[in-house]
Amino acid sequence: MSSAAQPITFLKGHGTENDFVIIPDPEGRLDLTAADVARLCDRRAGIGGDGLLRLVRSAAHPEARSMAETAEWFMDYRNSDGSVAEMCGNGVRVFAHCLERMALAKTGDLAVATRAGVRRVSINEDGSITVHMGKARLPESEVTVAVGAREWPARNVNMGNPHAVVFVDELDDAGPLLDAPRVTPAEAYPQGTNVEFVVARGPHHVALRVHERGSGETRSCGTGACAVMVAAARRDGVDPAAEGRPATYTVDVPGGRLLITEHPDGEVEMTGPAVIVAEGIVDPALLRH
Ligand SMILES: N[C@@H](CCC[C@H](N)C(=O)O)C(=O)O
Repeated sequence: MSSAAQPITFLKGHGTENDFVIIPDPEGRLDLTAADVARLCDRRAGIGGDGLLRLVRSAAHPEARSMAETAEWFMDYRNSDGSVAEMCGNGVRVFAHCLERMALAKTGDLAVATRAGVRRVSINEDGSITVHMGKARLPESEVTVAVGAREWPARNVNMGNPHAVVFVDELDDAGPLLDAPRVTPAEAYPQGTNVEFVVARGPHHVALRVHERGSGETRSCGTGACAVMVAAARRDGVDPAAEGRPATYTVDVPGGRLLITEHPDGEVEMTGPAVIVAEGIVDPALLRH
C-alpha cells in the first residue's frame, strides 16, 4: 500500500536531542520514499526530525528477514534527507523505548535488527538505555577534514556507519557547519561520512560537535560518540584489549551526555536517555507530492 493512501500514526522522540519521527509499521506495509521521509523530517512543512525510525518486524522486511530469529524488530533508519544509513545509536535507544511504551517489548533485554547487524539493548530500571554497539573498526587510512580555510588530520572510525574524528582546540574552531566538511581522500569514505569535532574536557571526558551525513549538524550522534570515545582512548594511550580491562569515557554532546565503555573484547557499549515527546496522525496530504 502506498504511504500516501492511508493515515499514518507517528511518534516524535529524541535521544540527547538527536530527534526522530517514529513510524510504527509492524507488517512493513508502508512504502516510504526518500521524498516522503524528507517531508516528514522537514522542520517547517513537516513534523521535523534529524531522521526517521520505522518500526518493522524483521520477518516483514527483506533486509532483515535473515535476522528475524534473533531480533523480532528491525530499525529501518533514514536520515532527514531520505538517505538510508546502516545504524543510528541514539535512534536504537529511542526505538527500544518506543517498543516498550507500545507494549511490544518488556523492560530488560531485547535484540534489535539494524542494517549494521543485530544490536543488544538493555532497558534499565532508571529509564536509561544501554546498547551493545559492536566493535569499532579503525581503518589505517590517513584522512583530512577541512572547513573553509582550516584543515585537520582525522581518524577514520567505523561503528557500522562511517565517521571522521577530528581533535580541535575549541569546539567553535569548525565555525557554523552549515555545509558538510570536506573530507579527503574521497576513497576513504565511498558512501560519505559523519564528521565529529572533539575537545578534551578532563580525564576520560570529551565533548563533541557533529555534522551528520544526510542530516547536517545535529545535537548528538550515538555512533559518533562511540567513534569519538575509541579515537580519544587510543589518543590517550588507552587500549582495553591490550590492558585487559574496560575503559569508560563521558562524552558530552550539545544535547546532553552519553557514557561509552569499550571492553577488552572490543565491544563498545553506550548508555544514554530516550524520550518520546508526542504522538499523532500524519495528514495524508503531507505525502501527496
Ligand atoms: N544520529 C545517528 C547516526 C545517524 C546516521 C548517520 N547520519 C549516517 O548517515 O551514518 C546516531 O545517533 O548514531
